[in-house]
Amino acid sequence: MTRVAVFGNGSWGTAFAMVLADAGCEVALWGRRTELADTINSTRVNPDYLPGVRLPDAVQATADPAQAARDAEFTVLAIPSQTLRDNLAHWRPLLPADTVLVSLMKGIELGTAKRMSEVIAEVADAPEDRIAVLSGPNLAREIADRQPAASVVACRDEQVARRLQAACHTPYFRPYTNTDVVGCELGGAVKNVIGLAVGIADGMGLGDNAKASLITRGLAETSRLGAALGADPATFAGLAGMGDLVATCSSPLSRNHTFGTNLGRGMTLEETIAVTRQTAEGVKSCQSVLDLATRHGVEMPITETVVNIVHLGKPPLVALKELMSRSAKAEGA
Ligand SMILES: NC(=O)C1=CN([C@@H]2O[C@H](COP(=O)(O)OP(=O)(O)OC[C@H]3O[C@@H](n4cnc5c(N)ncnc54)[C@H](O)[C@@H]3O)[C@@H](O)[C@H]2O)C=CC1
Ligand SMILES: O=C(CO)COP(=O)(O)O
Repeated sequence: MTRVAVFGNGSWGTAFAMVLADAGCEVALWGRRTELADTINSTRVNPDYLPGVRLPDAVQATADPAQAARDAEFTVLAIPSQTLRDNLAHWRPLLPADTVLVSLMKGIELGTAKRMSEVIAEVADAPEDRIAVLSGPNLAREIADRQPAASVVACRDEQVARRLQAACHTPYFRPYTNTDVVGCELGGAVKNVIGLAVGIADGMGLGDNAKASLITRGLAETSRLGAALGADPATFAGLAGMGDLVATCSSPLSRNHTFGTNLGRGMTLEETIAVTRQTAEGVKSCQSVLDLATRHGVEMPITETVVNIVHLGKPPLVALKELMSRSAKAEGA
């Protein structure tokens, strides 16, 4: 039986642990709090992140990282992106030498502007063929309810991607393989920022034309960044690009979208943070995505607008006027 360690028992870590168990794996689900691990093991439910969802018996919770990591063929990382570096440095000595490290995280590191797979390679000193990414339109709550979804598992080594695909393929979860790790990671990280922008527009009461324009031009700026970083342009038309963007920008389940909606309705950043109990990666990553774009000389006007609203306190109406009054351009420029 394939043994998998999932580090992070939040919404997505827990839901994905369930997918893995349904696909026949034996899963150790790590979280920081012993009480929550005990509750999960005794009630089969993670009340803090997926209330009402019964976890398969093959998911065993633990707060001991050594126990979680033991004999893991795959080590899945599902914690907030900005905490990865420190956490992984602690876990590294515990990981089996040949484990495949799988990132579920959709963020870019602040300060370094690194993608999660780059942070993993650096901290775990792992080669590219042992690092994979899973990304796509995968709202955790829907997956936990076993509603159908597709996704992408990406690794430079296609054989490894196929192994991971087999480990998480269920009747309701359909993973496709890809070798474009860069494109999949960028798709996931930037869609959170565009989700914030669409949420802000929704909160301001703007219409569907505005929403469609933000989604489409958001994808255009994601693809521009991807081109500068060597991603495959086709990835952005796929599940980890367009697919994830559409899910986040249209679903009330999306934390990034909801966060933006609250800002657009006039809440302050502090008020919005106070009512957000789960991780909305775009809030921090809008800054690191913009940093990455600047380093590569890529213009990302929607991302810049989100940074201006979220972190520089620019009123959404003023930011909208500025965005609309940019110089006229050809669509492909
Ligand atoms: N929830 C979703 O629908 C999806 C989430 N993701 C991505 O998965 C990643 C994790 O997100 P969620 O599970 O949704 O977040 P969450 O907010 O539901 O859970 C976060 C988990 O990380 C833990 N955590 C927080 N700070 C920590 C720290 N400093 N050290 C160790 N653990 C810490 C929390 O205790 C919790 O278990 C994010 O990068 C997110 O973008 C990707 C696809 C779907
Ligand atoms: O990444 C996600 C869906 O694929 C979840 O989006 P949010 O983090 O905005 O909830």
